Amino acid sequence: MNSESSSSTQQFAADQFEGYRFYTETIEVTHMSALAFFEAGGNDHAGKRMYWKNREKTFTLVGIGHAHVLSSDETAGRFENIKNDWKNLCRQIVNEERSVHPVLFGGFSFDPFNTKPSEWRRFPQAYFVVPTFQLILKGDQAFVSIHLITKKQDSFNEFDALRKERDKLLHAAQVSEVDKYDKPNVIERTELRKEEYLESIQHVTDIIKAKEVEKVVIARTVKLGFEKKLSPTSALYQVANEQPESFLFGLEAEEQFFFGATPERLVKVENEKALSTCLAGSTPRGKTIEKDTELGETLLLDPKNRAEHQYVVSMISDVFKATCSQTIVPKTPKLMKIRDIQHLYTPVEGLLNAGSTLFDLVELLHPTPALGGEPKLAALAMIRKYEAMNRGYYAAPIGWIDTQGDGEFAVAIRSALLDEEKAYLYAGGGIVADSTPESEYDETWVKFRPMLRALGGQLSDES
Ligand SMILES: C=C(O[C@H]1C=CC=C(C(=O)O)[C@@H]1O)C(=O)O
Ligand SMILES: [Mg+2]
Repeated sequence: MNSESSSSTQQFAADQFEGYRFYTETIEVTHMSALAFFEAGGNDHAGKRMYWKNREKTFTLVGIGHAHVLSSDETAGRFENIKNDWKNLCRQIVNEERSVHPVLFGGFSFDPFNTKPSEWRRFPQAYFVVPTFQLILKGDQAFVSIHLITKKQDSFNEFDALRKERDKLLHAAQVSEVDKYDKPNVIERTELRKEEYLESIQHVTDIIKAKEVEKVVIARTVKLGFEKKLSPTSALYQVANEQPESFLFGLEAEEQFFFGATPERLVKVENEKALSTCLAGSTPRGKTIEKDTELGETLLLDPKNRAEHQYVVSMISDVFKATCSQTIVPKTPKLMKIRDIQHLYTPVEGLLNAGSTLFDLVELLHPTPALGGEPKLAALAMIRKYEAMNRGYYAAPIGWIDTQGDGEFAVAIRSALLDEEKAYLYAGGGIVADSTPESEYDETWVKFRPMLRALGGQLSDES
């Protein structure tokens, strides 16, 4: 019913949207469960849904259906492609609303130059969607928008059909209780390529000691198998319950669903103000307050973790100095304590220079040394060579931008790819000169814990 149009950015010239019209209509509705709206969208739009909740829980976005897809399988140039396509598409808006603005939601792969085979069969190198139906919860207000992007001259009937569908969706979301989903039954838990992971850390540490690079982040995969297919709504439900203090995100690409609960903001832009987060350096939570405080204090003073963290602060500060004025970077990190883990944390802020955009910052920042390394290109080459996996969208930017250029991207860690009755969980850590394979391996278990707990894959002796 909704007109889906899709553009591979390689095939079109800059004026590819000439002749298109981008219609929007927004209504304010009674507050509802975002998850119930997401679930209701599964009846007719399974495989075409998205979900986002910010860390502060002040902004929730649910997208249902594809009014338009911007995707790119290019290697270099994918950021620029999506940025330009969005700018051009925004020019076709017929009637901008004042209450909320249309949103483009999606993400990029971690490294398009990584050619290892992977489980990410449905995800192109960049995948962004303008949803047909957009729910935004802001404070105690709820707005539902319809988006129609079409070349047809007469789209009155089509738009009217979308209004009927919106009302059906709203009704379904408002009257249905969100099921209290049970934890799935895990029948398999496998650490994929564990030996190769441990060897890669040894290798990379040796290379760092030889001063060829300074820091490289190395990750690994744990695979879960479920008794039966797990629905994206139930996966989001579990993770939302387990990780209240993180960004929540979910992106469907046909039968695959990438989701997670990440504490790490890549960058947010609101009215020209840019914010980023340096997050690197980790230790577990303590069972008692005393132990927890002791672990936190030790982390704050630990040279290995402070080194991991400082690379991130330097890199993000440099990007902000190049793109912003009035940059503020605190001199020393604080602790970010979340349910399973404590991190070193430094917020960075600035005022965007004229001519710099959110997409520019995403491109310049990705990957920060919290997920790539230092120097950036040499670290990426090491990851390609030594890491025994293809990250897909793990550790990459995921988020949204609106027609005004405001938006927010998180770093997609503490995440998993749900693939029907299987899930692939990802976690890594920053390798510096004094890293050891054993301690990095242990650190990944702490980082896997939220997703393992959410999906029911933890062993009985784990909390
Ligand atoms: C690579 C991950 O975490 C990064 C973010 C925070 C702390 C990190 C660390 O201490 O190693 C990592 O750089 C992950 O969660 O998979
Ligand atoms: Mg670490």
